[in-house]
Amino acid sequence: MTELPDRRLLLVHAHPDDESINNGATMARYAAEGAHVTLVTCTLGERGEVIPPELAHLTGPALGQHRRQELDAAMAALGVQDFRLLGGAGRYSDSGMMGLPDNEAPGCFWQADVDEAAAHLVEVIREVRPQVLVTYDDNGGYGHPDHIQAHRVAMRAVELSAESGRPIPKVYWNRAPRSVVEQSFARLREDLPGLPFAKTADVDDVPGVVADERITTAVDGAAHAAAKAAAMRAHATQITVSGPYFALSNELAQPILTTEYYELVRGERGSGERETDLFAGIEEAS
Ligand SMILES: CC(=O)N[C@H]1[C@@H](O[C@@H]2[C@H](O)[C@H](O)[C@@H](O)[C@H](O)[C@H]2O)O[C@H](CO)[C@@H](O)[C@@H]1O
Ligand SMILES: [Zn+2]
Repeated sequence: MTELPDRRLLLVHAHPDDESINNGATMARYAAEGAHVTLVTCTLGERGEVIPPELAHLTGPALGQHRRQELDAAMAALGVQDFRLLGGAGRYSDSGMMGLPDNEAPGCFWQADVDEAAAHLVEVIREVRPQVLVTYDDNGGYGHPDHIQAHRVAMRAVELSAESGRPIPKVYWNRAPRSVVEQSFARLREDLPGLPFAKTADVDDVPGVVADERITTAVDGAAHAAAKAAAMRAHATQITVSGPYFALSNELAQPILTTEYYELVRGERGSGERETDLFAGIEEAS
C-alpha cells in the first residue's frame, strides 16, 4: 500500500460544489502543505438547477455526469487528487430540496439506509486512516435532505470506526461565525450596484451560521483565495462567481469566505482561544 502523508483529512459532502463553497480554501491549503486530502461526495447532483442557458438541456443522469466533470475541474483547481463518490458513481442520487416528491425517489440519498451508506464510508476511512473528518451539522447546514443525510452517514461512520478500534481523532462541522457573516454582507451590500447580481441572500441563508462563541477553529485560506474562486467557477451549472462574491441558481449574492470556520465536535481541542489548524494537537503519524 502506498505510504500516505503524516496528515490526512477526510471531507464528506452531499453534492459536487459543496466542497468548494464550504472548504475550498482549506482543501487547497492542506493539499499545498503536503497533507493527504480525501473528498467523498454522496451524490452527483442530478436534480440540480442549471445556470448557463446553453446547458439548460442537462437533467438527470446527464446533469450528474456533467457535474462529475465539473468536480474533476474543481479538484484540479484545489490540487486535490483523492476524490470519490460514496459507494461508487450513481450509487445514491440527488434527493432534491426538502419537501419535494423527489425526496421519495427510489435510490435517492435521502432514502438510503444509513448503516449501509456508512459502511461504504468506513471502507474509505480504513484505507486512508484520517486524523480529521469534516462534515455538516445535524441540519446539513441549511436543511437540504442530502446534506442532513451526509451528516448522519458521516457521524455513523465515525461511530463505527471508533467501535472497530480505529477512532478518528478529530471531527468538525462546517460553521460560519455570525459576526463575520454580517460584516461580509455589509460590504456586499455596498458593492452590490457593481455586481451582476440583483439581490443579496440573507445572513441566515449561509449554511452553518452560529454565534461566534461556537467557533473552535478558523483556517486562514487567504493565500488560496484564487484557487477557491476557480474551483467554485468550475461548478458553472451551480455557481456564478464575481470577485469575492458568488450566487447559486437563485441569483442571491453571498460573500466568498477565505477564512473557513469549524466547530470541533469530537476530539481534543488544540491550545489557544481558537485553533488555526484542524490538525492541532494531533500526534504526527498517528
Ligand atoms: C449548494 C447546494 O447544496 N446546492 C444543491 C441545491 O441546489 C439549490 C436548489 O436547486 C434550489 O432550488 C435553488 O434555489 C438553489 O439556488 C440551488 O443552489 O439542491 C439541488 C437539488 O437537490 C442540488 O443539486 C444542489 O447541489
Ligand atoms: Zn449541496
